[in-house]
Order: sequence, then structure tokens, then C-alpha cells
Amino acid sequence: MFGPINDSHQLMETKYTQIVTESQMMVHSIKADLTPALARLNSVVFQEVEQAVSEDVPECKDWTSVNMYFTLVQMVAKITGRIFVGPDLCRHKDYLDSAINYTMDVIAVQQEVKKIKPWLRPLLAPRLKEYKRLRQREKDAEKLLAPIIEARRTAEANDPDWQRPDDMLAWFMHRSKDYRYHSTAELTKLQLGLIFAAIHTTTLTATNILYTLAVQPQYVKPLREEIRTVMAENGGTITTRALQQMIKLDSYMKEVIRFDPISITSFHRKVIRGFTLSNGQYIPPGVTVEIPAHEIYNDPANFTKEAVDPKEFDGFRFSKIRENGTATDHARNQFVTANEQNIMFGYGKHACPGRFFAANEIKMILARLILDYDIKNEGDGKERYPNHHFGNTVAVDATKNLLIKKVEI
Ligand code: HEM
Repeated sequence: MFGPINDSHQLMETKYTQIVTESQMMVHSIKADLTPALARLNSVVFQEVEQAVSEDVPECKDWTSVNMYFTLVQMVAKITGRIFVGPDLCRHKDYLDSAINYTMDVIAVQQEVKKIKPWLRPLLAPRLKEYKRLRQREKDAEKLLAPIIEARRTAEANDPDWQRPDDMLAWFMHRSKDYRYHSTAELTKLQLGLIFAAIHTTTLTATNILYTLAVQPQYVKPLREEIRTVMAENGGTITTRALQQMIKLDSYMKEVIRFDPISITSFHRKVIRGFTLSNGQYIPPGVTVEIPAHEIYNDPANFTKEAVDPKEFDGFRFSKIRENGTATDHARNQFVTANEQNIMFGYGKHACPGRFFAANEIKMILARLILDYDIKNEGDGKERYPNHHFGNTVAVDATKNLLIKKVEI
């Protein structure tokens, strides 16, 4: 009944951006390789988080003005890159340049192409400077990945002691025969597709949460206490078990997204075959449907009578439900939950497969920052920095700075 998610070819102008938006191998590998590997890779991810914080957050002995989005995107590119391409490449300046800027280059082409009349696009789009820059970006990324792919292929063929690296590139290479992805160019496109799906979505979400926390100092103490206690119980680090135990932090992250969603709608689908809803409304083929986030997140029917009014912010709304509820309540009220009431990661068959990794990464970054730093708005402003809305997209204001100060112990 529904077609390709998000009607992505038209929306993303894939003919010109050439972005991989639908790859069965990518989705399969995230579900079958990445998510099951998280239990063993979480300690590696946390090491990357600690290193990225020490490299990218200034010393902050006194209150220091920091552009949060810019700082987080550097960190997220490195941490995510460690899992996407491995330790040799994830800190390479050219890899980071691609990880951070590929998405912007794609969006620049998409926007410029949309300004051209459809029948003129085949002629004029390739002449755009944005189009040429994107093609160059793809070539540069391929040049960077080619030696690593080649070295891995040679080692696998010749070295009896060779062990497959534990990263997405290796998992893609392993699965590429089954899915007929043979060339380095194709593997590179998949890596760029991953970057598009992962880097700015994760950064946007983490920034959104910190913008709220900066004006809600009352939440810092209980969150810090939880993070400190849980880490102490887990050898001073953040393990898989520790992540599961940080339910106040998980709840806070989820409540920020409920209150300030990062998209106005979710579950964008193109209708292929017309169908009739239970209320008699006919949905014809060819239309795009999407579901409204704000209405779902604020519908009192989705909350118990005891719950704080959905119009109010309650950072521990979901941890209270989990602590006092059944196993089902526990499962349905996590940051990663994707169901009819929790649509940040979409819904159904095409719900975001990377959400388990993204949730862990965001939680680790926030835990480290909340534990080590006090944060507030510049000029001691008490109002949360407003998000920008365009179309169904919501974006944090990436130009804003927060003041950060290292916690004195
Ligand atoms: C906080 C960060 C993230 C957010 C908010 C997010 C959000 C989403 C949403 C809303 C969708 C569409 C789901 C639907 O239409 O039902 C999606 C799809 C997807 N996401 Fe994520 N995502 C995030 C991180 C990631 C990461 C880290 C990865 C890769 C490891 C990833 C890979 C994908 C892929 C491959 C799809 C397409 C799934 C399909 O077509 O079946 N995402 N994501």
C-alpha cells in the first residue's frame, strides 16, 4: 500500500544529488551487524566519546562561550566514524571534512535543483557549482577509502591470520557479494549515505537536548547523581548495563524531544495503492502521507491520568512510568522506542535502524558533558534558544553559543 519511504527520490532530488537513500544492504547491515555488536562495541564508543570531549571541548576553567552545534558535530563525526570506518580513518581530517560537510553539499544541490524548472534540470543541474562540488566530494571520499578497502581485500585474500575489523566498512565489504556491490565507488556511496543518515541527525538531537538543559538547572543535580552512581557501579565507565541503568537521563532526552520535536511530522510515505481508513476517508494513490508529531506528543489520551499534563515539561515523565510500571511500560517508554506514540525515529518496517547506536552515542556524550561541565545560556538568558521551523523540518539554531564551565570537584 505504501511506497518507498519519504518519497525520497523526488524529495532528495536523487537524480542529481545521487545520494543512496534506499539500500537494503545498508539497512540489513545496521540491523544484523551494528546493533547486535553494540554490546561489545559500547566500551570502544565510550573511549571515543572521552577522547572527543577532551579534544573538542575547550578547557573551560571559567565560563567559556562554546558553539554547541559546531563542537558536537566534530565529536559526533569522530565517534560515529570510529564505528563506520575504523580507527585509522575516523580522525583523518579529510574523512572528518566529508563526515561533516557531505550532508550540507547534498542539501545545497537539492535546494538549487528545486529552483530550476523540472524540464530544464537535466540540462542545467550538472552546470551548477554546487553539483560540481558534490561530485568532487564523492571523488575525494573514494580516494580516501580506496587504499583502506584495497588493503583489507589484500589482507583477507593473503593473510591466514587476518581478522575482519569490527566496523561498518568491513561489514559492508563482507556482505557486498550477496548484494552485488562490487566497486569501491559503490562502497563509498554507501558510506556517504550512512553519513547523511547519521551525523547531523545525531548532532541536532544532542544539541536540542543541551539547549533545554541550559535553561533547566534544576535537572542537573539528579541527572549528575544518576550518572555518577551508575558509572561507579560499572567500574567508572559507561557499559551497556550502565546505559540501561541511566533511566533518568533516557527520560530527559525523550521528554525534550516530545516537547521540542526535531520534526513536525514523521512516517512520510508515498501511497501506491489507494485505501480507505476506518472513518471512511479514502486515501488515493500518488499522495504523500505523514503523521503529526505535535498532536501525538500532546494528546492526553496517550498519557495516564496521574501523568503531568502533556502541555507541561516533565523531564522524568518516562522514568517514573518505567520505574512504577510493567515490563511493557518499561519497553514502550524508552528513548529508542518506535511505536504509534513515539515517532521520532519513524514507525514500522522502515523505522530508523540506527536508533540504538544513536541513542547510546547521545547518552554517552551527554553523560560525560553533564558530569564534567555546568552549562547555561549566554548572557544568563532564561529562555530556551528557539528552534527554526521550515516545512516539516525543525532545526536547532546552530549559530548559538552556550557558556560552559568545568565542574570543580
Ligand atoms: C538521533 C539520530 C537519528 C534520528 C533522529 C534518525 C531519524 C530517522 C528517521 C525519522 C527515519 C525515517 C523512519 C521512517 O520513515 O519510518 C530514519 C531512517 C533511517 N535511519 Fe535514522 N536517525 C538517526 C540516526 C541514524 C543513525 C546513527 C543511522 C546509521 C547508523 C541511521 C540510519 C538510518 C537509515 C539507514 C534509515 C532508512 C531506513 C529504511 O529505509 O528502512 N539513522 N532515521
